[in-house]
Amino acid sequence: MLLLYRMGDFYELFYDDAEKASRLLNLTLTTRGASNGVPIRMAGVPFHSLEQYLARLVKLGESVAICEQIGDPAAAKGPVERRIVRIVTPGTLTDDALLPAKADRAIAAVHAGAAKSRGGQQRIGLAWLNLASGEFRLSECAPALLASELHRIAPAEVLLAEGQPLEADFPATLTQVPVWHFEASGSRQQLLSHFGTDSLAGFDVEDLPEAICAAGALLRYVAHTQSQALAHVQQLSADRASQYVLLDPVTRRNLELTETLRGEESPTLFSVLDHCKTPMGSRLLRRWLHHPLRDNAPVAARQHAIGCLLASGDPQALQAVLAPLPDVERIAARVALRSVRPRELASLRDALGALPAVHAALEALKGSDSILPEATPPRLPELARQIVLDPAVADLLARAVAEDPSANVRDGGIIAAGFDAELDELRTLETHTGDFLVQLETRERQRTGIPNLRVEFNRVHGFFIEVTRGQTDKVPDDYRRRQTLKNAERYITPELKSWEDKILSAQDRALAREKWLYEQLLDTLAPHVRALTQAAAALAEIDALAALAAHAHGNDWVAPELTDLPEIEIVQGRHPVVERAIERFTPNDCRLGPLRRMLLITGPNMGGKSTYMRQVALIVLLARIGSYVPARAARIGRIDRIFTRIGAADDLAGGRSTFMMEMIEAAAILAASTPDSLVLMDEIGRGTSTYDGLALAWAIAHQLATANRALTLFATHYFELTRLPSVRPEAANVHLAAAESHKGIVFLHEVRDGPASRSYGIQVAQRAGIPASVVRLARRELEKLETQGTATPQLDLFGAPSYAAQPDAAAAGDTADAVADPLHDALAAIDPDLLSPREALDALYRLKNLARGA
Ligand SMILES: Nc1ncnc2c1ncn2[C@@H]1O[C@H](COP(=O)(O)OP(=O)(O)OP(=O)(O)O)[C@@H](O)[C@H]1O
Repeated sequence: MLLLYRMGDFYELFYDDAEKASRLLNLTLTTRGASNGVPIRMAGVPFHSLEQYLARLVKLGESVAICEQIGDPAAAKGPVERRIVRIVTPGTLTDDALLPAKADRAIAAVHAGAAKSRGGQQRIGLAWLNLASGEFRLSECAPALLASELHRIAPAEVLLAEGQPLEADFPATLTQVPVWHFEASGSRQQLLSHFGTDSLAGFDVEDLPEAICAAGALLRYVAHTQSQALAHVQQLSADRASQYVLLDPVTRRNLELTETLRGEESPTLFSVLDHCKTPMGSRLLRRWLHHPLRDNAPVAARQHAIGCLLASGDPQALQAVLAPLPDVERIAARVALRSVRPRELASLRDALGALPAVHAALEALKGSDSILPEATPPRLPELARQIVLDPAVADLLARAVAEDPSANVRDGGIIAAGFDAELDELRTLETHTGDFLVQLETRERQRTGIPNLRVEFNRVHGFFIEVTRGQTDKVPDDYRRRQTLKNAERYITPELKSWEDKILSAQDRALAREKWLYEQLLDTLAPHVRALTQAAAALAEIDALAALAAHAHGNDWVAPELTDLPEIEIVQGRHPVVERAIERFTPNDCRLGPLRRMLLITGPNMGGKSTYMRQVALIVLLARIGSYVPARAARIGRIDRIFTRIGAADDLAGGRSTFMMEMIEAAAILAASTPDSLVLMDEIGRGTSTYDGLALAWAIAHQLATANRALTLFATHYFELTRLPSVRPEAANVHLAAAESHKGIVFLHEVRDGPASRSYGIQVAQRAGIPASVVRLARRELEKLETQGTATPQLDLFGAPSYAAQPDAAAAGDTADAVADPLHDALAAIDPDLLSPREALDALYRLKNLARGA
């Protein structure tokens, strides 16, 4: 880490640190003294702009140790005593200035279990901590899912044992600690002593031994960076893979949940939905979007709460009372870490004063007629209960904290008048200074007969009496010269000196008293941190729900029905982001279920295929976080994962071509999708030669429909693929309609049944401004190809029944001759799902005979 060493009004860096920091921060590199004859390089930043430099360093992924002077410079012999008081790393930020308001900055630890631990399968233990809120969680996963998990958690820093590489493609600052920090019994002990318990059974994490190793190491590291125990980390809870709809990293990116494909913050699903009034609400909403839930009960509870807010007719009324609230969650964490600033306590005081209004607004919502599933308690009354706090806290803050305190404790003026008698007395002394000085001035003018004599104060010389040069002969004997200026002399008198001592010591004592009172205040608040954190979490949830309600209200969204079947039924669905960007969005239906598992989507370029597919995925995702959805009606069932293979993303840096990336993503989908998964495949196979691409697209679609049996939206430009539904009844064709007018092609953006009749690629190219001569030439080429096309084996490729199972042979074209219609028909008539093993065997013999006959 970089060491920032406090020297007077600067934090200095030395040697290589100085060189590095000067490069990163554009500081002047100087030298100070020498060691063994070599000058010591040095660079520094002024103490008052520390936060701003820290923010930049942390953004660059650096970690910084801050060494403060803690001894009294006046009393010290030699160098003042110093100590590292704070370590700032990208994943352990708690200071408001260093944190993004609307995103979490977690730190995670990854522990790879022994290769052959349980059941012969290696498990990866994961733990992560959001220091700015105190949230501490853990989970375990198979090695292949580590990247997915990391993208879900999105830590800014990842902690690993020395020598252990991070076996996943994830960008974060990597920090290494000694291997023994991850050792099982030590880790467990670390957790037990932190939580003050004899066992971890109460946290329901005992079945996650690898994760416990990670959690122990993480807690040790973070506590070390803060130089203290983490009083606000009071819970440890497990995330289980089965809880969430799994989104792999590619899907998170492709669906542009919180970041566009170009890496911008908007327009994304989050930027469109984020009507939250508090940063905690925004952060929770962002978390929800990345954690769609499989279970219907919690989803239905959120949906019901949104229903209640909408039933009130005005979700904005609740938002209005939330708007003035500060970031209670982070303030509570900083109270626990004792780094809270006076102004944050003042805003906490105001927040506590505003909570009854939030409570009243929630109470006023009673009487919604939305229906909740049995045994699911309504959410809003529960949240309302959680924001009722012990009135002693509000009372204490109201009495203790000054109305408008200064930014830093060291500046004083933070404790309210009337809170502490001793402080009040010291302050009275100070405030009477003015009166005393005026009296003294009047008295001295009379005594000396110098009419323009002035009593003044400055920080260097303290109090003094100033007499202009022409009058100095009138100065009495008891005046002692303090300073000579060009036109005046400055004096001190015994009376003024003793007054000065009294005042200055009163100021010092008042400051010290305030500091002490502030520490006392933090002590008194400490036991309330838990309740405050809980109230903050409740406020965040109320805020996020109100934001979703406000969006549903303003955009005509509906509550989707939730079921337990793998199904998606959307009537007049819209794309939540695109519908806001264009004037007239054409709504479309989508129906997928056990008997209709795959839609082959054809249609012209620019016809709206990608938009349609993404809109279906986003509606499913919204439904699974408990939100309303952009549709006339929707029924969304059980979904375990959402996969996407959309768009071409080169990974040139990683040495993988577009086509290679496409195949890697497709391979992952084939390996992991289940009958409960939603799979989006956009134009798979187009990155290679037509035949290879077509053959692969066919084989992949076939595999998805028959083996994976995932709910699949498969957009393609290969018309040959539209034959799939004739051999696989669970597949169906739809197309995006377009019409040709005298002005060229018109996109209707309407999804209709059946395959597209043609692709309009040339018309689209014409609209894009390809020169007329090139377009003409293309048309001629197309005609030529089309007349030859029927003669090529390509169109017959897929008539061969054995083809799908043997794509290689088929791609070579050697099965083209084997097509036989009776065989084809017999095959088409078979539904393997309905056959008993015996019937299947019979069918096989029948087919074999047919083939021989042909
Ligand atoms: N339902 C819709 N209503 C209105 N406009 C739409 C609709 N769907 C798509 N569009 C508009 O059409 C444009 C093209 O859509 P999209 O990218 O989905 O087409 P595509 O068929 O996937 O094209 P390509 O095959 O070239 O990738 C979008 O930018 C959007 O503005």
